[in-house]
Amino acid sequence: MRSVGISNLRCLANIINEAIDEIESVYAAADIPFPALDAPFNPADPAEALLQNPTVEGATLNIIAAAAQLSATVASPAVSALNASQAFHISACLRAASEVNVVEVLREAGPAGLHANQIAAPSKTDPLLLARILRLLAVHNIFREVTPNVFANNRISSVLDKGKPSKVLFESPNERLMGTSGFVALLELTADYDMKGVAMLADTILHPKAGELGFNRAYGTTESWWDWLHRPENVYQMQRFDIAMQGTAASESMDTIHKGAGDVLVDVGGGNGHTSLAIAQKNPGLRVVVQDLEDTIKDSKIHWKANLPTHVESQMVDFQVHDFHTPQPVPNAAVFMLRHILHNWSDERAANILRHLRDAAQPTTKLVVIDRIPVSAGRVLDPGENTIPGSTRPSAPAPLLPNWGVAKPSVYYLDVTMHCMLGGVERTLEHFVEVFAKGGWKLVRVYHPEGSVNSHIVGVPAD
Ligand SMILES: C[S@@+](CC[C@H](N)C(=O)[O-])C[C@H]1O[C@@H](n2cnc3c(N)ncnc32)[C@H](O)[C@@H]1O
Repeated sequence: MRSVGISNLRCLANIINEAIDEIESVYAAADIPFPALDAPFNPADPAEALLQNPTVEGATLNIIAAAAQLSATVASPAVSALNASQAFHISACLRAASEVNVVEVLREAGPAGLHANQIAAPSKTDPLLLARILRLLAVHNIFREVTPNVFANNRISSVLDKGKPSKVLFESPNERLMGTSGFVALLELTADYDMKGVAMLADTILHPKAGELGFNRAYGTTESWWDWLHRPENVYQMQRFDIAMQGTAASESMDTIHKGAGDVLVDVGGGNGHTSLAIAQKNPGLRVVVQDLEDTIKDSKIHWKANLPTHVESQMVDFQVHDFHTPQPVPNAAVFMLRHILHNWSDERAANILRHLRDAAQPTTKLVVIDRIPVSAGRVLDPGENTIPGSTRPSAPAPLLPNWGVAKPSVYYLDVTMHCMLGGVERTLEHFVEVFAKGGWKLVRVYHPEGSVNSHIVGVPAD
């Protein structure tokens, strides 16, 4: 029970205590201990599965949001601001540790860890510098400094494990890429070109030049990021990007997507087609068209042959090189699906993409846009106000920020990344309604699939 006179600090502490009580009771009922920060992450541990329990998930969000707000309240504001200005060090050090394959070397050493000299030996990197990098990360609870200059993996660092013997990773850069999970690929590219592009934000907002984004300043080029990615010398970057995109779907439920036998689903800008592949796996009668740029369609064919050969052999999937800024060639689509596409583009370009789909649509065709929907960090006065079915979202208990603040930050990071790299934007629901209308679609429903950070935003042809 919270009384009116209770201080903000106590209120935040109470939220944390209540959440810990809830987590404790779930783990006590299952008679298993909560995972320890010092031990490597083990996906097979039943304690990990219990983190998906809705009570535990809700309590976890409250703890993260309340702990951050508590720290922000008590810390010196100048120190908080200065620390925020230096957060880029974490990104830079994380990418360095990942690319030097530190996690794999440490996995083989176990909990006793290894001295920096031994960690640095296989990569022939500077041991003193590596120790400083790992110490900065250990200060942020990523890796553990067991004794001075001796480091071990912990729960957070171990999720960067590429799962292969470190010897293999050092012998062949190609093996390294192919062994990289989508998650690690995403983490590395985020801390690579995304960070460099975003670093130019202040320069571009203060001194705007038509058509120039943070990415262009950082890389000294006038071409778009897509064109840069498709340069022959950037093939590693492009393949890493495709792998990363696949990783973003790992926990995604696709059950809301249309799946009638014989229907045609067009995966517009589908990448290697992993999303439509996951839908087709559950719905063998579904016809799929994967559309993307030429190089990516090559990867897509390889991906489908390896993961759903039956669909390829039965010619239930077509691979089309198609530029979505031009008229849509499929006239009989039941669904046009665009996953992580619209957020890459300005309103004008996004509406133009939708207009081409509208022109090719039948009256029954559905548009399914899979993207994240940011919500305000200010308190929402009337969340029930919204009339679009499925659009209402839960709100965090006061005095937490209503959108759970740093407990759910990814869409806000992505929003600024999209701006700096592509001139894109993560759209609020109202913004989506507007862009759909400009493209000739009426937004009729939103799904927030459980366990997914993405929303499925459904449109029908506007009259
Ligand atoms: C962020 S990725 C999303 C890929 C996939 N839908 C997914 O969810 O993993 C954007 C995709 O758009 C593709 N793309 C970029 N410009 C395009 C264009 N003009 N026409 C077709 N595809 C394009 C890229 O090659 C990339 O595969």
